[in-house]
Amino acid sequence: MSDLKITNLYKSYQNTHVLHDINLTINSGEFVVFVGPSGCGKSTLLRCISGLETISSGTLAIGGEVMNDVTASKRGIAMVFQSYALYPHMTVFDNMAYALKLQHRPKEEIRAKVEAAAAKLQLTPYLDRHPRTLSGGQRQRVAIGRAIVRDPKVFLFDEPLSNLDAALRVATRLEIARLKESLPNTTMIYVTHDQVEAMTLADRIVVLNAGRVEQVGTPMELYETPQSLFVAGFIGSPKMNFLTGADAASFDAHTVGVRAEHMEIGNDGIWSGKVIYTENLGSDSYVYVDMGGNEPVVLRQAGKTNHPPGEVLRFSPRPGSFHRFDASGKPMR
Ligand SMILES: Nc1ncnc2c1ncn2[C@@H]1O[C@H](COP(=O)(O)OP(=O)(O)OP(=O)(O)O)[C@@H](O)[C@H]1O
Repeated sequence: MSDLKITNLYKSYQNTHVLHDINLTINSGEFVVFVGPSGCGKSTLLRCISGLETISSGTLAIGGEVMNDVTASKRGIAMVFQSYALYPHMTVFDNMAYALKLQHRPKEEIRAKVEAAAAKLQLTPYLDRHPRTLSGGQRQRVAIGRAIVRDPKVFLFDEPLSNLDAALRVATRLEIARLKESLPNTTMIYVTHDQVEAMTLADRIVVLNAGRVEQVGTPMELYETPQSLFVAGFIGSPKMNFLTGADAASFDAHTVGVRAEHMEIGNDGIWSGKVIYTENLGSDSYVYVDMGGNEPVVLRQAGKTNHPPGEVLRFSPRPGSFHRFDASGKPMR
């Protein structure tokens, strides 16, 4: 079994308290994504799980076995970093075979495992090449392949795609989605800043905020029923619009949250504002409107739109498609 149970986990460096009372159960075979603002403790939590960092207090168990004092190499975990850390003087084959060679495994077994991993990751044509002759995306797949051959129970990814350009990110993201399907019993934990990666890859997302778990749920649960103003504002791109004061009073709320795609422009709209500018993306467009608050309100429109700067627009949330929050940031339902 490769389920993970984290109980009352704390992590401090001298006087810096980084993780506070983390409680989390990750099921065998689940793909869990950690997200949160920079510095919230995502990488630290991943490193505590991997054994690269010690835990200050609490327990970490994998498959029912407490791992607090088990060294990183004995935890059955493989980690893939954003820097691929391949050996430049070794071929792709040798890079992938390295860990198994160190374990003195039989040659035929090593060859079979490397070839199977290479086939899974579309790397078969590159086995005799050196890393410098590969693209960033191919190198990252070699790094993933190197981890696969070890048959880890748990796979940890720390922003594996962040060094890749946009097109390669999409292609490699699809490779990771396929990898997940082909390794149904391997538990995967993935740290990212990328909303699309989190929403598309995760079975469940863990939102961290200042070293605490803010909410855990499926991507759609977080998107549709955020349990705090923080999660509402963090999950989704563009960010949810928040209206306060007189604009929220008619909703009997401290803050009303409306996503850009739920704003409907119309002459009978309850709110109004002046267009600042419009971004036409081809498939859809974003109209930025000044309602007098600190941040513009964003309205998403299907297809192309032509609202010139200065035009006054009236708009409302689509019925039922808004979120009400009280003064403490908790949802009102
Ligand atoms: N070795 C260390 N000594 C002291 N403080 C540390 C150490 N490692 C991390 N921290 C602090 O712990 C906090 C969390 O860092 P961590 O790298 O886990 O955040 P993160 O959420 O992964 O951030 P990012 O998204 O920017 O990568 C930060 O405030 C960081 O400065």
